[in-house]
Amino acid sequence: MRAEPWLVVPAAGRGRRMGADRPKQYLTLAGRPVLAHTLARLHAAFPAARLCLCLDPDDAWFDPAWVPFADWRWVAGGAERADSVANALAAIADEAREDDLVLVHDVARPCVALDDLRRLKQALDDDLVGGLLAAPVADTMKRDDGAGRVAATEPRDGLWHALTPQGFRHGLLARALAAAADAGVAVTDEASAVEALGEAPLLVPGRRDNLKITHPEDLALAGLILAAQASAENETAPAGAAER
Ligand SMILES: Nc1ccn([C@@H]2O[C@H](COP(=O)(O)OP(=O)(O)OP(=O)(O)O)[C@@H](O)[C@H]2O)c(=O)n1
Ligand SMILES: C[C@](O)(CO)[C@H](O)COP(=O)(O)O
Repeated sequence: MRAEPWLVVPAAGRGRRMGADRPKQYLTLAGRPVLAHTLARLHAAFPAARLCLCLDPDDAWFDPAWVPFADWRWVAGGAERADSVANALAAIADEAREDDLVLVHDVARPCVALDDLRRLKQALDDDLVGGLLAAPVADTMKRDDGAGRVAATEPRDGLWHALTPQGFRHGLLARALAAAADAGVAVTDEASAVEALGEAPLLVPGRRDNLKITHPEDLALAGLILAAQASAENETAPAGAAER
């Protein structure tokens, strides 16, 4: 087993599509803020990891008591997700080595399974490019004509949903995000920045229930997923076993 990865958690979004009275990472899910769930999952998988959390300094809802990591720092988020991640990479640049693995995970994905986190890390330990959790597309894909009607049915073979975490070496990811920013290209995930350098990130199949809470209905769905995961865990765990 290699060293624990660095964790970067972009949590500076505004949650515009959620339309709540506060950013979605501060909404309550199964009795705790979304942010607390997400950090607890990451900590269960990587208890000794070093964390850099991207926050909006004006978010008065944030409580450091929700951070279970012993070694963590926060950094101000940027205008877009990629800017927040770039700020985090810059903030840890003095401590991180060029080839240290950095796992970037959306705060809005609190249902990520421990097994997926561990398998991703294992898959990336010896992969110099890096990669991401992803799930094959299961629905028939339609392209619209711009006026609400179907223009074409697109082949779904080989199409995957990009999930998080996405993991890359610190040096490569910092260069990739800087190159995208310099070129004025908006990237919505780390992998697309690395792809633009001509690299081919590894697709690591992940669970479909690694939902990104985005729209209002997603909060209840995430609650159901967490409950189902807890009950599956109870069914398989020996009596008296604690979460590992
Ligand atoms: N400037 C930004 C924008 C987004 N994020 C984070 O990136 C992740 C994915 O973004 P998304 O789901 O789009 O979240 P929001 O930007 O909050 O949502 P919306 O686009 O609806 O405003 C979230 O964890 C979000 O907090 C961030 O750290 N900094
Ligand atoms: C990174 C991501 O979660 C991969 O699916 C996604 O791109 C972030 O969502 P956004 O709406 O583009 O911010």
